[in-house]
Amino acid sequence: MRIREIHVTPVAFRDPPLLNAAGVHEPWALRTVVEVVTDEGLTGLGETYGDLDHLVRVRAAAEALRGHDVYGDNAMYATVAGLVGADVVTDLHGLTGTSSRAKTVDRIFSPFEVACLDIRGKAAGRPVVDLLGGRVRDAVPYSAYLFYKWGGHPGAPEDGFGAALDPEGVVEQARLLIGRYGFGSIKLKGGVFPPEQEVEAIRALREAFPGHPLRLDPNAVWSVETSIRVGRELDGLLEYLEDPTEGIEGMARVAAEVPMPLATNMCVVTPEHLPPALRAGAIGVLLTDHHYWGGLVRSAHIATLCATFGIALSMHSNSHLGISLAAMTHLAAATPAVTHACDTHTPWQDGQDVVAPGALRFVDGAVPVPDGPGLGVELDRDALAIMNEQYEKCGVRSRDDTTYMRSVDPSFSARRPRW
Ligand SMILES: O=C([O-])C(=O)C[C@H](O)[C@@H](O)C(=O)[O-]
Ligand SMILES: [Mg+2]
Repeated sequence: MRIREIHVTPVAFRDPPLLNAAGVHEPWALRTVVEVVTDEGLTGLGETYGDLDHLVRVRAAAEALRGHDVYGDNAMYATVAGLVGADVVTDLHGLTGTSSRAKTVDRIFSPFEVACLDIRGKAAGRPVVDLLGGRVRDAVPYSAYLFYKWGGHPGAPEDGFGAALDPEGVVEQARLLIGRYGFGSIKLKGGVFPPEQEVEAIRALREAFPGHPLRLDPNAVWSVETSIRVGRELDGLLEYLEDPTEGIEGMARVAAEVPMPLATNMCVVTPEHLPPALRAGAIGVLLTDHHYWGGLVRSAHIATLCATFGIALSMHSNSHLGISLAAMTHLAAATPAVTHACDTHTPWQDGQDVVAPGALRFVDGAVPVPDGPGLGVELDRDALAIMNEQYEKCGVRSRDDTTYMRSVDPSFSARRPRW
């Protein structure tokens, strides 16, 4: 079965003003939808970033992959790798760690690999989880992903989530998300306020939700010294502390001095980072993300390696739509080493999606693995057309939380470390 054509469609959807170490989310989040069509008339779906630099490369890869065998991952990977020179794609927000050629290749390859797995599943009449080794769980637990946030975008009315700028607001937001989705663990995106304030928010969450595992992720905005001090203050409160400081060496210095495991989606972002991180003892938990770890099969291989070396796994997420949620769910359902609830931004998309409703739902904070063949989700073509029109009109071409924040607060600096 060969690839006859590939459609690449950028989309934009509304995003609330979520605060992070880089600034604040713009009113529109971007993604790219990839549809691979075979000579036998089967279609597979993939989803990836929407930033213009990346989109241009995904379009070039789509051209180059025409005619490939949909079972030929290695040949497709080599073709994509052949398109990437030394000029790597760098995120303007810097929240997913360093850029490299390997990471750029993996990011471009990922949506095509997912789409081909969707096709292979449809051809075999089996869900993708079965192509990844079969399910070890029927539903994948996700965490309530809390953000400090403004009540609405500047000049716009308050959104349905309201403001969360202090411990009370954070607890209220947790109640809202847990009430709607039933999440059984909680992650707070930190790096926004001085660490003492974020520690207070964690204490308030612990009091309000005594049985929920908690995590805090300041996206490497603390120095090593601050991370050690704050990590010790948080003793007994966190299941893990995510990326308190920058780099493998810094993380290793912190890991040696704090009581809880450190997690990362910033200092270990490609396979070449694993050996030095393991040698240094820098991390106890890796947040994989198939969007930048080269798709589902490569992510599963990394998971096996991590398990061998005693590294636990969770999953990282950026603003995304249902194709990504389906892919994440199949992968986590087939991966025994994913022992922590995964991150998802789904609640913040508030029902906006490019997939038809029904296949994906949350039950007690977990997404049951879709039953249908392949990813088990169908593209909603009307929604895709509307979101593509939004992309054309919205004016955002690359996610840039820092410039947006500076348009509101010109004194804002995204420097690391800040505290
Ligand atoms: O765990 C993380 O570092 C992230 O999820 C990075 C994201 O970009 C998040 O900070 C966001 O959406 O603002
Ligand atoms: Mg993180």
